[in-house]
Amino acid sequence: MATPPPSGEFGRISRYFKPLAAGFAGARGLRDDAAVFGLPEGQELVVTTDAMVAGVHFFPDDRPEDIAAKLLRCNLSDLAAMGAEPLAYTLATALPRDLPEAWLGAFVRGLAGDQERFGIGLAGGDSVSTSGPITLSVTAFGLVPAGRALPRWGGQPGDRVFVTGTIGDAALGLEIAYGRLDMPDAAARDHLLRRLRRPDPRTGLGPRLIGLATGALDVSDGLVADLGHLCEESGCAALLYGDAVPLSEAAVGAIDGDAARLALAITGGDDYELLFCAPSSATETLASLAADSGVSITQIGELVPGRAGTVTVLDAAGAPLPLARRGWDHF
Ligand SMILES: Nc1ncnc2c1ncn2[C@@H]1O[C@H](COP(=O)(O)OP(=O)(O)O)[C@@H](O)[C@H]1O
Ligand SMILES: Cc1ncc(C[n+]2csc(CCOP(=O)(O)OP(=O)(O)O)c2C)c(N)n1
Ligand SMILES: [Mg+2]
Ligand SMILES: [Mg+2]
Ligand SMILES: [Mg+2]
Repeated sequence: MATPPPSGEFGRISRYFKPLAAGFAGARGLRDDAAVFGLPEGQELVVTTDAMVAGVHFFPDDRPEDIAAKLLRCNLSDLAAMGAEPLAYTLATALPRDLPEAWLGAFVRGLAGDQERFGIGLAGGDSVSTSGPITLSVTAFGLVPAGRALPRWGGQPGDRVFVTGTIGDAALGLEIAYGRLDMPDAAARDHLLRRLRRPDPRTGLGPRLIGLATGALDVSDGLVADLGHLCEESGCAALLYGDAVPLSEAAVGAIDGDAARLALAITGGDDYELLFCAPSSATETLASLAADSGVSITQIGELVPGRAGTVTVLDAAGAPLPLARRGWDHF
């Protein structure tokens, strides 16, 4: 019997998506109506969804490989924020009919690279056409020891506030992409743009925060806004030391002492770093965890009693720093 050449919706699924699902048995080869998989004893399933829309989360002419990486990594960052190990993901694509086939090939290559890198497999998905912009959604599944998922609401006054990696690179990268920030230093410019397009989800660190962090989330909307979310759920307030926020060398160069750019760095979002609180007794263990993992962990503030969700940003002199906004809000 002759095999028909791959074309149309099902040809695309066979050609592009089946290879991505080959390593995950629960995907049933993308031949069934749904995926089926069991969980190891003593583990719970962590489920998160994040969607991305051209023009909102990325530029329509960004490289499809980068769009794929960002899509997966945003979701992996949420798994890390829960303390979960990546397991599998589903993918929904809404693509314009006239999108070149090569776009899909490159997008799938981006997914394949990150599947390998982060140890995650495709479990299934859906393919539809749209008359609007490219719209993509991933649901990621992760595993966490039963009852140990990191909540946003465990913080208490007296806890210290920590963040991984560096903050503000992506927001400054977005300024460059929009042509609002000129960076003559090519290496610094590339670093900021890379952090915007291919964030570094802290999948190695997240699970190791179980037993240390009392509350955790990842920074997507902006450091100040997301600290506000942590505080809201924990029923307390926070002080954020502006001059303690870890900045990359490239970000320091881009900010160049400008208060508005520093404000952008701590409110611009797209960081995909972990923000968490822990009692002071955890400080030494966190330092060795950082040394071990090669990802920095910096104390940037503390939780204090006060109206739930209030974040006061202090400058180097300890004076409150006024901010026009705390972070990204879709509406
Ligand atoms: N359309 C929706 N339907 C159901 N739950 C949603 C929806 N949008 C957001 N949520 C839930 O609201 C919470 C906050 O969402 P969000 O700010 O997007 O979290 P994150 O920044 O970690 O992705 C999450 O628990 C998320 O699952
Ligand atoms: C073209 C473009 N414009 C603006 C942004 C900035 N931006 C868009 S959405 C967003 C917040 C994070 O996205 P969201 O959908 O809120 O993710 P979640 O908080 O659910 O993880 C940011 C900072 C961008 N990344 N690309
Ligand atoms: Mg979300
Ligand atoms: Mg999150
Ligand atoms: Mg958001």
